[in-house]
Amino acid sequence: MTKLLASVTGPGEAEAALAGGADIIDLKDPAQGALGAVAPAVLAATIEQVAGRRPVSAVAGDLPMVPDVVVRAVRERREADFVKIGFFPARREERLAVISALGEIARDIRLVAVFFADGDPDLTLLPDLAQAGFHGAMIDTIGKRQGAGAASGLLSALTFAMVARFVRSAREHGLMTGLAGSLEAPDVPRLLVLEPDYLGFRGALTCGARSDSIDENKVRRMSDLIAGGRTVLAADDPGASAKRAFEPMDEARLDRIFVRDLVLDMEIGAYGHERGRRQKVRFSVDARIDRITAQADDISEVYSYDLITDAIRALVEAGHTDLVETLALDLARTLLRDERVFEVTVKIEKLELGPGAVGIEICRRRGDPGA
Ligand SMILES: O=C[C@H](O)COP(=O)(O)O
Repeated sequence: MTKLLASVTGPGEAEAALAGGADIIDLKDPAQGALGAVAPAVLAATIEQVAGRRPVSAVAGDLPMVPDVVVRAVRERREADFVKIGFFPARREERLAVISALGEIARDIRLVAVFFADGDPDLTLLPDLAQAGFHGAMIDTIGKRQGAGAASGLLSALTFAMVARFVRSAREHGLMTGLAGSLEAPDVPRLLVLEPDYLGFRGALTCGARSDSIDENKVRRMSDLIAGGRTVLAADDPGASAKRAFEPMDEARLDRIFVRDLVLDMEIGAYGHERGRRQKVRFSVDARIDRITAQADDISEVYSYDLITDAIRALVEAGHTDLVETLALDLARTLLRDERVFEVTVKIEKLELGPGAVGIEICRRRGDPGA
């Protein structure tokens, strides 16, 4: 169950975040940067205000990767349930020195490493974090969205496949996983597919700029969106594909959402000459989904084509595939894991093997054997 982390500036905003349904109260001063810290006194007052109703986390600050400086800042915030430490751009050895210095206190203080999508996120450090006793790892962004029209945020700075790799790898190392970075409502269903432990927000919870106050209603809407968006059928549930099985009579209440002619470079093919190089492959997907009603302005109710392109990109970046057939089946299965999808048609064409395209088209319905 993915939780909502709300970054607040102190006791007043913490109360608004709690009233709106936030699961984790995170202390941060947005005026001081991406991981600007609040003073220890503000942390203490907020812990008192929250009074155990929810866990409280605190950021250590926008600090240089200097072990003594980071350790001191973390110790000063030891009363928090979690302390978040930013791994800002630095040489690998400098980051490793910070991890190693924090290992001493990781037994007493639950530490969360924060990587930055736009700040050289070195995911090869995840095993070192786990080894040192860190509790969790998350990805955020240093740059924040500057108003309407500016494309930014986690999924602009990193591909969906890289974010997926981060979540998978952090989880494999036993770390709690979090995602943040100017997240907006449409990002939520896309990221929930990855089942992170929490999604973190600040900007989207205010009525305007990131420096404005947290708005209880905005928190509630985001909390509802996260709660309502848990529609992924468990991969390890043997009955999952049979759930809400497709009935012919359902036709009338289905709509079609599609991605057409998405061309990507990928490693594919069983021949030797197809290995170790990328070739152009065209993807077209039609998905039959729950009928969209006139009232459906709630993002959690609507299946987005972003979910299809994310799934395609994640498979493409997962590495070499021998057969287009396997790729098509994997994609169909992934898409049918969402309970709003009843049927998918997947067409995959290799574009560089001859004068024309060669490939496969498959159609699978929920409940089909092997789907
Ligand atoms: O830890 C989460 C961050 O405070 C997210 O802030 P943001 O949504 O403004 O990027």
